[in-house]
Amino acid sequence: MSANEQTDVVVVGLGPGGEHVAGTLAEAGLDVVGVEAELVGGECPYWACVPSKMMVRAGSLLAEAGRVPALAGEAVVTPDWARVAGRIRDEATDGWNDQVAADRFTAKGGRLVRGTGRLAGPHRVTVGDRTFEARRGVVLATGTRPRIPPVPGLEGTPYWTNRDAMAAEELPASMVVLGGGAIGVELAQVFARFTCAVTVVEGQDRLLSQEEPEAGELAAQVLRADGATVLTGTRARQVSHDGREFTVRLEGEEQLLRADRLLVATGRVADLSPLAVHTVGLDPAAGAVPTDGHMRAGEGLWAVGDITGRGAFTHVSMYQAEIAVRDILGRPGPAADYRALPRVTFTDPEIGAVGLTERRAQEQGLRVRTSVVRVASSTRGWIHGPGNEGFIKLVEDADRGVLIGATSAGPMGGEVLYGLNVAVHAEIPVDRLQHMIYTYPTFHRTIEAALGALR
Ligand SMILES: Cc1cc2nc3c(=O)[nH]c(=O)nc-3n(C[C@H](O)[C@H](O)[C@H](O)COP(=O)(O)OP(=O)(O)OC[C@H]3O[C@@H](n4cnc5c(N)ncnc54)[C@H](O)[C@@H]3O)c2cc1C
Ligand SMILES: NC(=O)c1ccc[n+]([C@@H]2O[C@H](COP(=O)([O-])OP(=O)(O)OC[C@H]3O[C@@H](n4cnc5c(N)ncnc54)[C@H](O)[C@@H]3O)[C@@H](O)[C@H]2O)c1
Repeated sequence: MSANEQTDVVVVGLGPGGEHVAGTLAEAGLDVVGVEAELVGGECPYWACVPSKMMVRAGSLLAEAGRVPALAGEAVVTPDWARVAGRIRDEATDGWNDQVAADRFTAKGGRLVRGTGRLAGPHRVTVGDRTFEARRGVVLATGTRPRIPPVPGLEGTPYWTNRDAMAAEELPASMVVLGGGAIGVELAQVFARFTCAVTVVEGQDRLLSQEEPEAGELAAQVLRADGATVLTGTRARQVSHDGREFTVRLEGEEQLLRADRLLVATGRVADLSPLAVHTVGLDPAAGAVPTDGHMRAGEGLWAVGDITGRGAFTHVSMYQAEIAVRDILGRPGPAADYRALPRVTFTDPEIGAVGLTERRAQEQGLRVRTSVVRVASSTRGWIHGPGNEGFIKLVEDADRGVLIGATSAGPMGGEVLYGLNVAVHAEIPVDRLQHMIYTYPTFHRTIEAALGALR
């Protein structure tokens, strides 16, 4: 057996979180081994954020063209999925080839080791028959995989996950989407706009069930307007595939759904057991690796990204990566703070949110004041016309007089969210926000109206 190889830090998993930690530490002069089982860059650039947002951009263009007759004349558009698939293949993913990303890491001085990493006790990682001993420690950044619900018949069928959807060269004529969370609603809208007959099946009583009820209602409204069928409060009871099409039997419904494809978008799980986390005293059955505010998960052990269970978003993984880097380098800096965690579902209209929902705030025993103002009631919303669906919802901690949560849905809702993100993060008193100047006529002026409507 070969001798253990010495290094300063081993980073297991080079998605957005791991790549940022590994690259920054290598640039800082540490000897860093980055272990990656698939593609350097992880889920986000190849099978998630980037290709899905290219799809969204294309679907939104089609929808905008559809609004031309109401406002500007005539427009005839012919959806062509080949353009979208080609852009994803050639521009976004380089044919699912990570050479550029791998070179980016090694150019910073990092050592790339391809293979599956496993912990072998504190400070130690094995990859195949090699064992690395990390003087400073190990960073876990292995992300998540799709959660496949235990629906009878599902296993063994050629169902799609996000990976198949992102690589699709052709769209099916019909599709059932299991799960009406972020992935389900974004992709359902895109596929519907490219003329696929989509049915979304969501187990909770509304779409985007972790967000405000108004957000779920809006998502259902716009999906239906795009021709999709939205079924909430029901789950798949049985799935089968006859070699040609899927049949889905729903709980409590007689009606059978038939479709060419079935997309499973029912959440993600962190798989801790193959990482052998028990060798460092962590529970392999846990859903996430618990970390402190400096991303420490044990002595000489850090974790960043989806694996920490603090919000499965690229911006969270990179935020945490920066904190872990500081800690490993012994530099001072604030601990992780998730009070103002922003997220945007890139439907059209975009549905952005930050901080707590009204319900979450009440569950924490806070006394809240809230308001909801429709974007269409603002001057800019009215000028915009078709496509102006959306609202601003504010959640104020009534005792402290600061915003603790907000939703910004509407045209560019994710961009409008930024001001609310700052307000929640910096705890700017509502009284001060009510007395600043809001540009006329912008979408974000709806925030001023919502501040005035807090009750
Ligand atoms: C369809 C879709 C759309 C999304 N859209 C957005 C969006 O618009 N905005 C947003 O913020 N987030 C979005 N997300 C979420 C985002 O992709 C994730 O939050 C982000 O990729 C997490 O980064 P990570 O570094 O934690 O892990 P990942 O990106 O999952 O990377 C983990 C890496 O670790 C590797 N790995 C795993 N196990 C091992 C092992 N044992 N040894 C070596 N390597 C290993 C994997 O191969 C992978 O490369 C989306 C997700 C999906 C599925
Ligand atoms: N724009 C973005 O930032 C973006 C986009 C896509 C994904 N993501 C990230 O990826 C994560 C995973 O996305 P996701 O949409 O798979 O998960 P999700 O957790 O957001 O939503 C999953 C949905 O599936 C439902 N569900 C679960 N089991 C079901 C069943 N058996 N039948 C019917 N419905 C069922 C849940 O009630 C939930 O609403 C998200 O939580 C998010 O963090 C982010």
